[in-house]
Amino acid sequence: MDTFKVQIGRVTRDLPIVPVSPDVKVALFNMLGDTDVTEEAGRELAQKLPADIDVLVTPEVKALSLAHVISRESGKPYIVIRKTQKPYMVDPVAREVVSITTGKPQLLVLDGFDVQKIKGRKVAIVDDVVSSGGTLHSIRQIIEEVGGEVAAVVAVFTEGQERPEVTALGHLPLFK
Ligand SMILES: O=P(O)(O)OC[C@H]1O[C@H](OP(=O)(O)OP(=O)(O)O)[C@H](O)[C@@H]1O
Repeated sequence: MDTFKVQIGRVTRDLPIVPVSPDVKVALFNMLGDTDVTEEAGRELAQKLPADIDVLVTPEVKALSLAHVISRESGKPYIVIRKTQKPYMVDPVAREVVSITTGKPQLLVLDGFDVQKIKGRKVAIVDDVVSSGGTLHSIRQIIEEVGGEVAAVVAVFTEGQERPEVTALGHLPLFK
């Protein structure tokens, strides 16, 4: 299998190049279960976080452990946007999204319990990869709908097009 080498802090990984649609392949970055990459990326991104951020917001699931490390390193709390609506949620705020790696609609859901932690606050969105930007766009809409201000976006990698609004540790090309 073809691979693409990346460096994250002091560690390197050979990412497998896999198809996500008939025309597009990606260098698959999945940090779930990779403690060293998660720790390195989390520490580096925490250092790049603007000081005036109040709260981190991250979508489940692949960026969840990253948000935990950034939270621990920065002292900022984090909120998880879920991908299914749960019966215990109160007045959830939801958007549909199609990400490059999933390729079919997914739900992004903010539990109403978390609205007050975002309203009037400066928010940093945390994700592992920003590719098509669909996930980022929908999370931004949810945050703004509940009165938060997106003051930063941090990700381990941008992918495909350049995204100056995203603070990232590296960039991944798309493959044919
Ligand atoms: O910029 P986009 O094209 O929206 O793609 C980026 C998003 O896609 C991936 O999540 P994925 O859909 O694979 O979900 P998962 O983390 O729950 O596996 C990734 O973790 C980002 O959240």
